Parts: sequence; structure tokens; C-alpha cells
Amino acid sequence: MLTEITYHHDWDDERIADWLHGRISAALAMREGPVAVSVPGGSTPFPILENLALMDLRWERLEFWPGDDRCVHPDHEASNLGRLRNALAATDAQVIPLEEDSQPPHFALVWLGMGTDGHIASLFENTNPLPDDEQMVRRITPDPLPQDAPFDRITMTLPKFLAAEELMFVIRGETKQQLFQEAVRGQNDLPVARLLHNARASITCFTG
Ligand SMILES: O=C1O[C@H](COP(=O)(O)O)[C@@H](O)[C@H](O)[C@H]1O
Repeated sequence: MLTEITYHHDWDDERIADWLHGRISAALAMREGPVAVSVPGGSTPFPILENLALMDLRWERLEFWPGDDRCVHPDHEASNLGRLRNALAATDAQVIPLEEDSQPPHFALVWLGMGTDGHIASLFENTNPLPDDEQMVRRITPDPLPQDAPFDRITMTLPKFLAAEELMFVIRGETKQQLFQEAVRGQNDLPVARLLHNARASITCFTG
């Protein structure tokens, strides 16, 4: 059975950053030591993170990981790592590169986006992501290669995301929202549906 999803509609970047601030503060208060957060790439997350970076947090205890990345130099405009570093440059957070031999930690929060083809992170339909994948990180080649970022990718896999304490999506635009709802209803078997139907953690979805 699908975990309940909490929806928030039409929240702007600042309000989502406030919500994130609350969830990260709660995770920091619940434990000692580092708290890890995984964030998506693409166009959506960085303005939200720039808002978050202005807020008061125990930044030195936070580790941010890109949930996926393009196999390019961090200075390349398509690099999720580079954009994440820029967005959090004013903070003391650690930003950790995702590499093929990375061993990502346990995540308090996994934030995911979704492409118009239903991919999450760099788990595309052609990569046949499985919830019991024995690898936590994979290098993959999307087929077809997205025109806006035609690169090989590094991505965390479904079991790594499914092990998070909390999952969060920001799904903007009518087409993506319809696809997401079809996935929720079990009307497709896209990567996003595979995550949703295997999740045990709470899911919050910002739409608009
Ligand atoms: O390639 C990617 O695309 C998705 C969606 O990005 P968006 O630009 O449509 O918001 C993103 O979630 C993923 O992490 C990224 O690398």
C-alpha cells in the first residue's frame, strides 16, 4: 500500500526553504553528529537552497550530497555538484561529491525532483531501477540522452533513497504533476512510481 503523501500547493521558494529549515532543524535536534541531506539537480532546487543558505542553522553539522550528477567537471554548468556548492557557498555545510565509489551515509532527508519522462535523480526508464538493487551508487547512460544534458550520469539507486527517514518532492508544471499523479495511482511503472510504491518513509510533495 502506498505511504500517505502530504501535498502543499503553490508554495514559493522561500516558503519551501522555511519548511526545509524546520525539517533539518528537527533532524539536528534528534541526534548528535552530522546530518546528511540528499538534493536533486536540474532547474528546481538551487533557488530554494539559496533561500535556505540565508537562514540560521548548525551548518557545520550538515552534509549535502547531490542525489545524482552528470559526469562533467564541477565547473561545468551542468554539474549538480558545482551548482550545489555555489548555492551553499556562504554556509559552513559540507558538500560531498557523488562518485562511483562513494559510500553515501544514512540520509535524514532525501529531496527528489522528477523529469517530464518520470525519471528521478538519474534513474531513467531504460536503466530499469529496482528497489532491491545491491549497489547504492551506479554510473549509467540515459537512452535517449537528454538534449539539455547529454552526459553519462552517476546516481544513487532506489534502495539508498528508500532508506531515508523522510522523502520530499518538488514537482512543478502541469505535465509533471499529471505524471506524478499517474504514478501515485499505479497507472505507470516509471522510476518515480517504483520509488513511491516501495517507500515506507513519510513523503511531502510540493506542487505548483
Ligand atoms: O537531470 C535531472 O533532472 C531531474 C529533473 O530536473 P528539472 O530540471 O526538470 O527540475 C532532476 O531531479 C535530477 O536530479 C537531474 O539531475
